[in-house]
Amino acid sequence: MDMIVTPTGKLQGEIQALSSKNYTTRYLLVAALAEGTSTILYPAHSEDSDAIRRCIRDLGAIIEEDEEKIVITGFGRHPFPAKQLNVGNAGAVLRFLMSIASFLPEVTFVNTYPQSLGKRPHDDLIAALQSMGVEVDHNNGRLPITIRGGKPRGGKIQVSGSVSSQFLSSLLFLAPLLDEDSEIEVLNDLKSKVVIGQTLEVMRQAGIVVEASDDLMRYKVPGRQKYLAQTYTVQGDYPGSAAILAAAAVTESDVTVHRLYENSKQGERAVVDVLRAMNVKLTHENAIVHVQGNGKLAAGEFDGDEFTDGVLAMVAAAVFAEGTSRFYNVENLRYKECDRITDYLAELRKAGANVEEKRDEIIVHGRPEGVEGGVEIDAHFDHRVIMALTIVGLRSKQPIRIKEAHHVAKSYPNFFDHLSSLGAKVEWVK
Ligand SMILES: O=C(O)C1=C[C@@H](OP(=O)(O)O)[C@@H](O)[C@H](O)C1
Ligand SMILES: C=C(OP(=O)(O)O)C(=O)O
Repeated sequence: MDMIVTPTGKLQGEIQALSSKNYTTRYLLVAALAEGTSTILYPAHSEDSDAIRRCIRDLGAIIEEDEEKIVITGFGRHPFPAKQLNVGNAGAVLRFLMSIASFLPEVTFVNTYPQSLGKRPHDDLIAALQSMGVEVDHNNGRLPITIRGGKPRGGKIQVSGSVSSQFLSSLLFLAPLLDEDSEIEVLNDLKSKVVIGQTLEVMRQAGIVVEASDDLMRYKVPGRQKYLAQTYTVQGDYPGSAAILAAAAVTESDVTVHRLYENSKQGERAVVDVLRAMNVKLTHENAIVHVQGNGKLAAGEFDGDEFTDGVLAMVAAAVFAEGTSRFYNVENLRYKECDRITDYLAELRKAGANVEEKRDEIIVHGRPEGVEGGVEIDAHFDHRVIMALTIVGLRSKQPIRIKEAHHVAKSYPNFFDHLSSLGAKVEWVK
């Protein structure tokens, strides 16, 4: 399905933020790793959250759900020996489950998105698992991946953090279930470091003891621990909401988004400060962000690694700012659903934006007068590209058509319904 985005001058109204993707993934995982019955309130509903539900069910978790909650009886450290797992296009789900799969004799993660997740590298996690005595067959570090495990060893574990924090998170979730105590050391840099805060928070909520150095590069995790069955409440999602807030920032608007907690550990909480730094009029109190946009934005310079999943939406806002903006420290955007630098900027240029790239930077020469539009956009299977180009389309001179925009459902199936309820002119076409 394609989406036609027609220029829209005004947005107005209130929405409830979607539920957090990253917390939903983590709570479902720790609930599956517990032996009792856990309840997760307000889980996200999206293709990625369906992917982890499907896989943990295949691994033996018993799941019941209604509108508001999921009740899960976990399998502890004894997953059912599934032969195949299909994680869809969900990178975090794949990486987290690769470690858990090391308890199984043989399981294959299949490649159902050869043009997206199928291109993403997992070498650093594969190397760490191999050092723990797990056999891994792979296609040059990519899917399909077969894990032959049984009894993964703890002890000293090293993992590179220069491509993705998900490799470290994955090993952290596994380590407490091992027979030995573990010491995990992160080699090279650690990108998306803030996300590790969410991993540690969730592990501790599940009763796990884990010691982390202040710089998050070294960990001590005692083995033979048990994840406790608990009740968890999923908070609102900043990365998805970032696109709504950016849409409000580039239009005349009066938009309120609820359920965005000020003290959240989501790095993308920083998008509120980014927009403020771009002179967008907004308030953030009592978990409510209220934007009163006038379409005027100022350029700025930002460390994008602090809000990795919010960068594309902030770049889209910067397309209409007065002056030149710079988003630096963003190289690992190249290893996401598409190359979120080269592929994304190609689509922005089609729409009329003036953008440049470096290996680890996005530079935007703002066009406050608006961009031309009137083009077809390739979504590159990337929900965040779809949301970002929608923001641009709202302020183009001519409508834009986003091909295969249904991939927005990876994280935010209601994105266009939410925008439409705020007055955006968006229409699905076959
Ligand atoms: O741990 C997680 O749940 C995630 C970590 C981040 O990935 P990287 O660590 O690869 O940047 C983020 O982009 C992704 O959407 C979710
Ligand atoms: C990169 C993302 O997800 P994942 O790595 O889980 O596929 C994302 O949600 O933007």
